[in-house]
Amino acid sequence: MRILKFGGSSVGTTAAIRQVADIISEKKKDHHLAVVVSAFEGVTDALEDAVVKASKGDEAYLNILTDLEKRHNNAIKELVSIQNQSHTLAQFKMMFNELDDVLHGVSLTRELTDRTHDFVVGFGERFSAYIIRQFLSDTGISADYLDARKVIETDRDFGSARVQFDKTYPKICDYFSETDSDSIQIVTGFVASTSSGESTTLGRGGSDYTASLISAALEAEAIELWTDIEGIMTADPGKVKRYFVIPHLSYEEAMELSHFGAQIIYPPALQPAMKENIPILIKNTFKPEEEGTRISNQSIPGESIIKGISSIDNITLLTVKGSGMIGVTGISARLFGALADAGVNIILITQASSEHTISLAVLPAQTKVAQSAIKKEFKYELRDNIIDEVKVENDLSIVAVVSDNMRRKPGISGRVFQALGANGINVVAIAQGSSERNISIVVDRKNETKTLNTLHDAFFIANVKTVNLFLVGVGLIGGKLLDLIQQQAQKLLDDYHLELKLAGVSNSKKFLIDDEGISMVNWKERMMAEGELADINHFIDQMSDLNLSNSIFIDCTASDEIASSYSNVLESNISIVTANKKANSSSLATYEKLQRLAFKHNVAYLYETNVGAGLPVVATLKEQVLTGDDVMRIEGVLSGTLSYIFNTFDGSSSFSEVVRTARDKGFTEPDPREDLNGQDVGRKLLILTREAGLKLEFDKIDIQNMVPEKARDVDTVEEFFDILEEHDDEFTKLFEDAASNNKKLCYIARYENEKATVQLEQIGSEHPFYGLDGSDNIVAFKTRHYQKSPIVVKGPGAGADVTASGIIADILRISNAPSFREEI
Ligand SMILES: NC(=O)C1=CN([C@@H]2O[C@H](COP(=O)(O)OP(=O)(O)OC[C@H]3O[C@@H](n4cnc5c(N)ncnc54)[C@H](OP(=O)(O)O)[C@@H]3O)[C@@H](O)[C@H]2O)C=CC1
Ligand SMILES: N[C@@H](CC=O)C(=O)O
Repeated sequence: MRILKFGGSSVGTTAAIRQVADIISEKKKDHHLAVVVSAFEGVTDALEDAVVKASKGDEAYLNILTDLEKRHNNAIKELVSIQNQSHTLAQFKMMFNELDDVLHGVSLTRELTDRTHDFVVGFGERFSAYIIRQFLSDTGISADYLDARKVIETDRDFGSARVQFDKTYPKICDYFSETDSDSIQIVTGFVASTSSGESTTLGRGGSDYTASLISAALEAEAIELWTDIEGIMTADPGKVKRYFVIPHLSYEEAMELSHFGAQIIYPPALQPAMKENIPILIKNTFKPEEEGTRISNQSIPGESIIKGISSIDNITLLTVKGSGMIGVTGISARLFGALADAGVNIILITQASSEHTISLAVLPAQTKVAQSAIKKEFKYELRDNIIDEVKVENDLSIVAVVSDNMRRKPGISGRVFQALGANGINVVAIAQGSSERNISIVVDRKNETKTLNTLHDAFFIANVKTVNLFLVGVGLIGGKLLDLIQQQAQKLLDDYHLELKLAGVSNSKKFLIDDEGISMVNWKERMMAEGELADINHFIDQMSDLNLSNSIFIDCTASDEIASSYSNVLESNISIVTANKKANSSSLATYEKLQRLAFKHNVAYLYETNVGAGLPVVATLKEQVLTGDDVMRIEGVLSGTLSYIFNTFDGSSSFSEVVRTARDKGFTEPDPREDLNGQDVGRKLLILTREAGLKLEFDKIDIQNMVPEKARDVDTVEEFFDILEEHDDEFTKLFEDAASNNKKLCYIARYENEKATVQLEQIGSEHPFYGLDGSDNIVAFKTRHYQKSPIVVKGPGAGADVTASGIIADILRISNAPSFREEI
């Protein structure tokens, strides 16, 4: 025997009921069946509304009745054949009149007892089971109507009646043994009765409970709960986009998940089935071919470490603390006793082993009751100041990570908290039962969705981790970055399960933010059409309001304004990747503040491309310093532009032409004067000294400016080039002087003995920088560990391709891509 239960959404329309009939007809080929049905979708709520209105003398209850009658009559007319219609309508009318009479009585007496309430709200199941039975019979499926009040007996505690198992099970067995086993019993869910025949209801999950009781009594092979979703999901689909159906759960896991918000099943209602180890299947009426979720006590090899992540959206945390709690026995008993007496439902408890504090989570509606119960219980301790006033923290959520497979498995909580920390999510409280089946974390309510997504990404690695990119500056470097990301997208997805999503984009005119993602191909058209006027503060506000997990702010501008907004980004717990050198080369105080903020908010602040474009210059230096080494000298060619110019300029073309070519090749700053005046190189040297732990300010660097005086203050780059042309001869002479000495020109940055210089030099063939080619950068770090032979990093140090790939490398570092593949 298999017990099928169809919930309200599965019988919400006549089309759905036809689908139910198809499922029953298919199932009955292989199994004996009993079918439990809920009321048509929305009917129980309507009945509740009607009876409450009637009890207040509000005549609107009559309209509700009219609608209900019409809806059921229409269903009969649509489902039942013409020859059986009038009989069915008449029978239904008799049932409906009973409801009408009761509500009339309630409206006259203006009195609503729990008993009457139970009687009224149970009509929905009686109507639906009756109509569905008539329909099935009509379609040739032999079916009987079973009013569960005949077989399920409860006590007289109307409103929250308890099942009398010793009476119920024999009644169910007797009934079924006397019925024709070829005929399917269509059973009213939710309703029961007392020993004297008064109607009661089975409370939340009532129809599940009906199915569970019948299955336990008849020792059924399985229960199938048919609903409108595909099964129990790894997380709430409304909050986590990458959810998927969990194929199998143990009873305990199902209980944990549904306690923390997954509302597919109501486990207490399923206790009878669980006790008998009867497997429960959750299936979708509208996609019957889908596997669904199976709940059983079977252990399935190869299951994922975490089964599901669930949450309770809005809770209040009450904290009782004080010296009077330490080592005093009975405090917890008094606390929880007082709360139980006041009818407070406690969702989560946590106590530090110091015994100094107990925190407990309750629903906001119970906060006041809980507070006054605690105050009353501990009034003397409060008076004597050995217990503090109860601390109340509102607007919190609980997120629970659930699985049997976490038991005795090290590293799970580490992974949970590492993921939360990396996304700047503050943990307010934690609880883990000794069953190790559930880690519950209390977070700010505004972080609930972010927490769910972060943990989902961290654990369900079969799925994809999405990194949300917010890009400011889409010129040469930003544009190339988008191209490269698109080129690499498939590989990142295949090899690392990583999706880089553009969630925000801005240039100097407009910006657009969209958490659904912005196409990297037509971002510009969309941004110009739908975007807002560029405003970095609005951009950051909207980005942080979205509060997406794995967010990275990328700066591909050369703007001081954007650089000065980094502290706001880091304070919003969002990581930064920047190609822009302005922040790190501003005041030392700013540089240090940004490092501190990144540390404090546990986010990354990466800027490898600030020096040497895609070359690992910053990382090499950082690592050296981290190992305890001291930097004694930094020497290098740090400008791709100047390297290219002096490697190429040989008098055959004019100097200004070579500078133009460097610009066209994408080596220069947006304004090439920043290269020629040595400022760009000065910034890079400054950044390196700071990375080396030296406390230098920009104005302490001696920089040789090669921009002709007249060209320094002109407004446009073209005007600059015009003036530069006038000075071509001076540069030719510099070249010829060097050549006559068998030397070449080289613009070198140097830090040694607290002296920083950036200047044009003549170098001979014996110099290690002599052989540089194209836009090559070279940097040599002489350190305490590397004195004789300094550490050297060399390679192309400018250009869109190398810079964009350096930025991607930083993004991947933050996304933790390689380790993301590792299973615990
Ligand atoms: N070229 C190279 O080899 C390397 C460059 N870099 C750095 O990369 C950065 C970008 O250089 P590059 O791509 O050549 O510069 P571009 O001039 O080509 O692009 C700059 C982008 O920034 C935008 N922008 C400027 N100001 C703002 C603002 N206030 N708000 C929003 N957007 C703004 C511009 O908008 P709009 O399009 O509207 O003008 C443009 O999209 C620079 O900091 C540079 O130093 C670092 C390493 C190597
Ligand atoms: N303009 C810069 C670009 C990289 O920072 C250079 O030429 O090196």
